[in-house]
Amino acid sequence: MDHRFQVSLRGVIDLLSHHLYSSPGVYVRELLQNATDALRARQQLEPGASGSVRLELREKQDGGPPTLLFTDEGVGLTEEEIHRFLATIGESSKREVLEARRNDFIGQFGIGLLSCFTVCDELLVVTRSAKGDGRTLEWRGRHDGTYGVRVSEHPLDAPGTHVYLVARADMAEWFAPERVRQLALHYGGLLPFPVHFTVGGRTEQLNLDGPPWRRLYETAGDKRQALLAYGREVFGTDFLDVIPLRSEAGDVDGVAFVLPASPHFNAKQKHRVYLKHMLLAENAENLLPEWAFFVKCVVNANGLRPTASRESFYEDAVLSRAREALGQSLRKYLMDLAREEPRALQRLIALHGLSVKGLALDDDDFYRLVIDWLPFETSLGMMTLADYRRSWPVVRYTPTMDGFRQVARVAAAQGLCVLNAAYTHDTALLEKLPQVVPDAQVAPFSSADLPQTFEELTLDEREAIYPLLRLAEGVLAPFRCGVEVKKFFPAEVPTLYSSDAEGAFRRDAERAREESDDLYAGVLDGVMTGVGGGERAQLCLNLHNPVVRRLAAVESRELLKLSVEMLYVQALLLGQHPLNAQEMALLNHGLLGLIAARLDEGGGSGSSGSGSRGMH
Ligand SMILES: Nc1ncnc2c1ncn2[C@@H]1O[C@H](COP(=O)(O)OP(=O)(O)OP(=O)(O)O)[C@@H](O)[C@H]1O
Repeated sequence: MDHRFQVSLRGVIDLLSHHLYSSPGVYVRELLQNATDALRARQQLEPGASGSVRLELREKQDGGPPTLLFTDEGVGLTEEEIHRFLATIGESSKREVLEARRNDFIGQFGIGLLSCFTVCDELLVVTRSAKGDGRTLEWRGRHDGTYGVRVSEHPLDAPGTHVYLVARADMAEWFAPERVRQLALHYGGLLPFPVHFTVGGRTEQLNLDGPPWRRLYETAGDKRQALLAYGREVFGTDFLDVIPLRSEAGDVDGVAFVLPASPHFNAKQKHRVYLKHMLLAENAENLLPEWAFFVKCVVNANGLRPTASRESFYEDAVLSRAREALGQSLRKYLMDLAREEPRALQRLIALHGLSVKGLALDDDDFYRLVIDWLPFETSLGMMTLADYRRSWPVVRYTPTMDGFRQVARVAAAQGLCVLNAAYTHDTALLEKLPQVVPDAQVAPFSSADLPQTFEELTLDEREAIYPLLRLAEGVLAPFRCGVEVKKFFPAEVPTLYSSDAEGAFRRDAERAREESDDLYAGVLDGVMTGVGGGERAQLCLNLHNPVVRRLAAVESRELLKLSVEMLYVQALLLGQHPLNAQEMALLNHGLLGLIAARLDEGGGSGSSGSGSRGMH
């Protein structure tokens, strides 16, 4: 014999309240939504019918639990519908029309009413159907899963539904007047039917003229001011500007507010979203393209699907098309700025450069419009790409921060402008330049390219420096580093260390090998055999530098050797190259040698000076 599953209502309510809904306050949302759907269904039956939703809070004088009454002049329920829809969990009158008229009703799951049992033990629904026999029926549902239906002794004058909730003792806080008012305003502030709230004999209409972005204003300036004020009210921030949003897919409209400060890179902005004018979420994240982190928005969607908790949109193809279209709205705003108000665009780029760069990478037309306005760090200071290209035909850039640090000072002293493309998107943006702007030329630049711009020595100078050069070559040969002598600026820089990409890779691999265990070291050995063993690095001595000039005249081989070693280590440090163990030993040994030499010179050996603190 087959048996039927039994469902524990208590268990289902527990599931909803603890795992599906974020707060007991959603009961207000679910009741507002049912009333709105009922009003819409009535309008379908009787086009032109108008109606409203009323919330009335009845507080007891004796301090007993308050009662909240929700009233609508909607379609109501017949007896058959009561059994089928009110009393069957998961049944919804809206499901069968869902596909055909997706945009009309907010509810669809047939579970919303259960949320009321998280704040009260019994629910009384008094209803008169617009389709029925004129009888008024009472349905009393209890949280233990039982219910009763009877004809009411207090018939309603017209079709509609009244829902009574008596607060459970431990949930009275969810019935406090200000709480209920705030919840109704929060969820239903944009509903298209008037929502009234009555408490202590005073009635107030909570929602006024529909979404602020659809209202009529005298001038465009008035509209902008009103919307910025709305943005401040919703998010508590003074925004810079406001952008209209529209998507056919999902039937979405609303406004995006430009943030007044640059958000943390990759910070996901939280947006306020309404579904069919009922608040769905205040922290929706998946609504705009990733690059759009410079705005926060408020939108209403009529054609997107909610998740069952009704607290976010369901990720599907329509949502992804809507996201694309909303991105287009933002893109249009930026394109218009680029064309009509370049100064405003510059200000926006200064604040939200990453967003603008991210979009430029995605979109060639936008790239063409904004690329000239984008500021970059260069060896000669900040400048826009347009300024750079006006003075230098080839855009030379370093893809890494270390690379930039290695060349910036010396390049600047030669009058060479090198662009630092180490920041997010910059290298990709520059590499895209020749594809989008046909006559543009870009080339990566590294310290290895610098010596080409240096001045050669005269014959006399070459002769004078020859012994130093020979000695230096010998000293640095074990470090696989060649030596040359040239003249360059700034004169305070005595040396420049450069290596091509392969040389830099070899240095990194060697250092990693020193620090790794046997197994990994073996792997690195394998990697390194594939790398050419030639002299990939070069130390260039600067003959403009006074110390280098003086060295040319030094005869002591020992002092020369020490000086070359120290210049080499200093060049590595200045170029931000990490030292390997051998070089570290060189540094230690050299420093101690220099200190000892100074002590010897200054009589610091302690042999004679009475006040000497030297060690004996
Ligand atoms: N105020 C009302 N007027 C008329 N019918 C109502 C009213 N409230 C509820 N109903 C009926 O009860 C059914 C169940 O309501 P419930 O709130 O549980 O689910 P739903 O609104 O259909 O879907 P969801 O779970 O997505 O909210 C509705 O489909 C509707 O037929």
